Parts: sequence; C-alpha cells; structure tokens
Amino acid sequence: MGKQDSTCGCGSSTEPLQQPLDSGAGKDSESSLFSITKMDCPTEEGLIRAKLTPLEGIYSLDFNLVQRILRVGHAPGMQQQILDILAPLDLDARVASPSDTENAPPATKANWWLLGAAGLAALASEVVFWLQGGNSWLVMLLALAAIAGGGLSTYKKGWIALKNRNLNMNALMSIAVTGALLIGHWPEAAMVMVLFTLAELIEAKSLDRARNAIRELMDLAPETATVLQSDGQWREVNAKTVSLGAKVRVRPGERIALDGEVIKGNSAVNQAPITGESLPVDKEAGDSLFAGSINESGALEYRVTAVASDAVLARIIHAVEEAQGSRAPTQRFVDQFAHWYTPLVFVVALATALIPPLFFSGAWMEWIYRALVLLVIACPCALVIATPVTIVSGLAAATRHGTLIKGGAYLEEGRRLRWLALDKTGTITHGAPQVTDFALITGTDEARVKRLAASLAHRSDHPVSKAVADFLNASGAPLLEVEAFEALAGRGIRGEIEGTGYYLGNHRLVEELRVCSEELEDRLSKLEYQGKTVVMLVDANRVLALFAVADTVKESSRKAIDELHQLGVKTLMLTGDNQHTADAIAKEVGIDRAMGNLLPEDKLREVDSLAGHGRVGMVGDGINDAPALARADIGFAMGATGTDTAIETADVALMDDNLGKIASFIRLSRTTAHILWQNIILALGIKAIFLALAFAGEATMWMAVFADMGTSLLVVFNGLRLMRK
Ligand SMILES: Nc1ncnc2c1ncn2[C@@H]1O[C@H](COP(=O)(O)OP(=O)(O)OP(=O)(O)O)[C@@H](O)[C@H]1O
Ligand SMILES: [Zn+2]
Repeated sequence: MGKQDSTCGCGSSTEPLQQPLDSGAGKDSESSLFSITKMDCPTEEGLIRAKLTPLEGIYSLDFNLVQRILRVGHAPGMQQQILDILAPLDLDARVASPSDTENAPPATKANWWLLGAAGLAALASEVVFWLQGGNSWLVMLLALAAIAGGGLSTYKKGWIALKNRNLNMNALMSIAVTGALLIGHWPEAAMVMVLFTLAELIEAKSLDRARNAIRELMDLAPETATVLQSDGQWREVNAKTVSLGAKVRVRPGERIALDGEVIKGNSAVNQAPITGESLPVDKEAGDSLFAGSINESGALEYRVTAVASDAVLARIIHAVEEAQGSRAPTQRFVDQFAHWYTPLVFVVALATALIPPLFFSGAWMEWIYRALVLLVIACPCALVIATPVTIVSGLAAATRHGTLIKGGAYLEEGRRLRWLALDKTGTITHGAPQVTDFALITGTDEARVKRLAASLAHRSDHPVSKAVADFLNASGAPLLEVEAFEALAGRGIRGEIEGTGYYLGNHRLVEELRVCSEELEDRLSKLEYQGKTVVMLVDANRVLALFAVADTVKESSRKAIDELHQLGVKTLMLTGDNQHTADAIAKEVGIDRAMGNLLPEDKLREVDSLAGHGRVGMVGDGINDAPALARADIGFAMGATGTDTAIETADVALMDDNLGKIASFIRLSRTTAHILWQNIILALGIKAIFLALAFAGEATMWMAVFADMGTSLLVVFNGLRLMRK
C-alpha cells in the first residue's frame, strides 16, 4: 500500500505534487475549479488526492474544505477527464460556477428519523441480548436493522475507499463493524455503527457553523439598492448591477448596499461589520461609506465608488476565504502525524490479531476483538478536524472585530511577537499635522516667501507639505508656476519658480545643501524638543523661512502601547522625521525606543536587525514603509479601508486606525494556541489511554467508539468556542 493511500484520508492540503510539478506547469497549464458537494471532511480530501496525484498533467491540487471547492492546476483540456475520475467516488463533483464560490452548497441533509430508529433498534438488540444472556435471531435481526438504518452510507463510503486502496475512517469503521459481526458481537457492532454515524453528523454540523461565519458576513450587504435612474426616478435595483458613479439613496435604519461617497445628508453610520468599532461614525458630504454598514439616523445620498464585487466588504470576504484555505503550522504538524499514525495502528491491530494466537496460544476470538477495538481508535480524526475548526473560528472572530488575518499561520504566530516596530505618521499620530510656527530667517519679503512656499507645497501630498499648503492657502494668494518639480525622499521637495530653484525640506536637506548655521540649529532644536517637525524654504544659498508643524497623537495610541507592553511586546518607533521629534512623540505615548531620520531602506534595515530576537511585527500605513512591512514576520496595515491595496498585501489588516487592535490580535492568537494545544493533548491523551486499555483487553469497542467520537466532538466544540471571542 502506497504512502498516500494509507492515511486515514486526512492528508494535507496545498502542498504541491512532487513529480509532475515541473513537467510543464506554467507554460501550458490551466486551472479549473470543481465544486464537490460531499467533500466536507478531510477523509474525502485524501481519497481525491490519491486519485488525482498520480495522473499525468496534474500540477497542483488546492483543497478548500470550507467552501467545498477544489482547484486543480492541469494541462489544457483535462477537465472532463478529471470529472470522469472523480465520478466513481460518488462525491457529486462538477465544474464550479461563480455562484459556487460565493455560496458553499448546503451540507447533505441528515435523516434524523432513520438514525433515531436505528439507535432504538441497536438499543433493543442490546437489551434482548442481556435479557436472554446471549445471541438469538431477534438480537441479530435488530442489530442488522440498526446497521442498515444507520450505517449504509458508511459502508458505501468505506467500500469506495477500500476499492481505491485508501484506509480512511469509513473503511476502518466498516472493517471493525463487520469483524465484530463475524465474531458474534452483534449488539455491539450495531451500537458502534449508530454512534459513529451520529458523531459524523454532529461533526458535519459544527463544520457548517464555522462555514456560516463567512456566509453571515456576505449577508451583511443588502441585495438591492435604491438608485437614481436616467428618467429622474428612484428605483430599487439589484446591487450587483449598479455601476460606478451611480447615485444611491439610503434611508435611516437601512443597510448600505455599496461603497460610496456621501453627496447629500447627515447621518450616524454604524461601521462595525467592517471596522469592528460599534460606535457610530458621523457622516456628511465627502465622507466615505462602506457596503454592509448600517445607516442609523438620517437619510443619505451617495455616489457609488466601487461596484459590488469590488467593495471593501467583498474584498474582506475574499481574503478570509483565502485565509481559511491556507494551512497553519500546527495543522501541518497534525497532518504529518495523521500520515503515519493510522497505518501504524493498523499494523499494530493486525499484529494483535495474529501474533498472540499464533505464537503464544492466545484465544483467537479474544485477540481479534482487541484488534477491532484498536481499529476503532486508529483514526486521528479528532485531531485532524479540531485544528482547522479552531483556526477558522479564530479567523472569523477576528474579522468580526475588524481585524483581517490573512492566514492561519499569522494567527498562530501572533503570540510569538517580541518586537513591534511602528511608523509614526498616521500610525501613532493622526497624520494630519498643522502649522504651529512660521518665521522668516533670511527672507525679508514675507508675502513673496509665503507665495513661493505655498506654490511648492501645493504640489506634494506629503502630510507636512499639505500642512504648509493649507496654512498658506488661507491667505488666498494665487500660486506660482512650478517647473521641474521633484520629491526628495526623506528630505522634502524641489522645484523651479521663475527660473530659480527652491527647496522645501528638513534639516537633513539643509545640511546637504550646506546652508545650515549654528543659530538656525538652536531654533530647530527648540521646536523639535516640543515634538514639532520643521521644514525650511531654501533658495540656492540661503534658508529663507521655516515652518514648524505639529501632529497630534491619537488617543488610542497610548493605551495600545501600554497593552502591548503588558503582553511582553517591546515597541520601537521608526520615522523619517528627526530624532528630537521622534523622541518627544515616543515619550508622549510611552514607546520603548525611537529612531528618527530614517529613509524607507533604513526602516527595512532596522526591522531586519530585530529579526532573531523573536518574531518582529511592523505596523504602518503602507506608504513609505512598504519594504519594512514586507520584511517583518507579521506586517500590519492600518486603516485598511482607506488604501486600495492594504487588504490584499498586508499580513494582518486593521480595518480602522486603532492600534489597540494589535493587542487584541495577540491575545486572540494566544487563546487560539491554547485551544489548539488543549485539543491536541486531549485527542492524543485519550487515544493513548485507549490504546493501552485495548491492548490489555480492558476496553470494549463500545467504549472505544464512544471515547473516539466523544473526543472529536469535544475538540470541535472547544474550537468553535473561539468564535465567541
Ligand atoms: N514632500 C515633502 N514635503 C515636505 N517635507 C517633506 C516631504 N518629504 C519629506 N519631508 C521631510 O522629510 C521628513 C521625512 O519624511 P518621510 O516621508 O521619510 O517620513 P514621514 O512620512 O514624515 O514620517 P514617518 O516615517 O513617521 O511616516 C519629513 O518629516 C519632512 O520633514
Ligand atoms: Zn544643521
């Protein structure tokens, strides 16, 4: 029996296939999605994997058990061939349509009546056996009825698995039950089968709950929107058909159907579904709205800024689904374990049945029975199921609180964070500084100096330039033409006005231009010690004037930093701003260390140098810290609703700009790890105990199935607990 065939069927997911992988993937490969309605347990995954892996022209298999979707990378034109191969597995495989990826098909319906009747029959068989003190035709009849009522599908699946030389748990159960019948344990065989089926059903139901967490998110955006038509009428139309720029109206109490920008009206909007923040946010003309949020107090009119499939909510859902498909480290460990556990126990069971009777004059019946008990506990399913359920529940809980985790691995790694590097502007501060001081240095014509600065600053959207532009625009003087404009990273900006070159930039720039003086430095440091950022207007050889801007620290920052420290995470601020300002802001919010004067590549280097001291996180708004964010073990993007790419590129996207979410994320990660380990220890512990008991002849099959399924349910429910965090 091959390696792939002999697992319990709970094999792993996205690992690429070794041998055919390099034989043409990329060039001539296609990728198809298959919807597989009856694939809801890792058992089926193993079966499909074993069937498709050896096939020439299959490059990759990507299982999404939550959505019941299989993505196959294959040579062109193989779709039908794949379907033909899957057909005998009886799993309802078909080529997926777009609606399949949006809505997972409902789980197969359970026949509770039949199962209930089977349970009664099994019980009756047990009672009759006990009353009569042994087997009779009545006991057998009742037992067979129970197995027929409760176990036919197990037998069917087991048979398909065995035919494909796959020892999954259906196969093991079928062998165990048949064996028990053969050696005359009729009532017990019946009971084992019924209990197994019952547990399977409950397990499937709990997986459905994890699945539904995502579907509930989708239901947040209403299906219709009230849109202004070309004839001037308002009409309710399907939200999916509304195009960019359309005008939409939303009444108080209604949910918002599409992302947009308010054009008319005032209202408080509850954005909890997106940001996790349940305090309503006031909206007026110019503010952005997100599909799925609730318009609470007033009527609003808005212009659509993203079609339905492009809405932030849709992108969140997509990201969570992808995240669920990826495997966390614990899951890989568990899958590895499952790989050898089942075949090992199978071999032990075989040895138990054969060796003592053959060589040590043991009683055949007794040792076969012990072997059958071993078979019942040979499946590591409790373990294999509990891990994804726990991770998926954790991901769902985080999403509900406005934190988008892009993979189980980050959820698991979060608790290992030792350092968190933070960007200053926009992360710790509001990122909307204002000019607090203005002074002429060598300039004399104040109006002219201001006009020059305004004209330059106007061209840049850096927060510091914006502050200068806003400050000067108030005076209303017309701007001058700027030529050869350029941004000098980490320094400022440059442009030519009326044939002369001017700079607006920081101390570093002034030094580089060799126009600094001791007197100027005194002024600079005074302002910088107050936490202000200073930029200067410079012509070819003199500093004309200076502007000091100050940014305010977010109220949430201080508390968040405090929480992080309590969790044992050290904090480091990285900023392009000067060291004095950096120190002043760091002191204000209680950050451990601050580093100023950093260019984007310096930030990257600093994050790099922290690596090796435990896991390093970096949080920023992704504008000039993208390289550092990418380098960190976990890159957190802030205010992910504001930037186009943050949701897709960050490892963890915080949907609003509250730093406190990072502490919550770490706590969630810890709880997740706790539950994962609880589950692993529970599952393995119970297995170990039963292995010993079964071997010693102290365990009955009845007890084994009860313990095994009990453990599965226990760990699954333990995992689902996270959903309520
Ligand atoms: N376009 C610009 N206009 C004005 N000043 C600028 C400009 N670009 C850079 N500077 C100056 O250079 C400094 C560093 O800029 P940089 O963009 O690297 O960091 P930052 O975004 O201000 O801070 P952080 O790194 O905390 O986000 C700024 O504080 C500012 O003084
Ligand atoms: Zn200087």
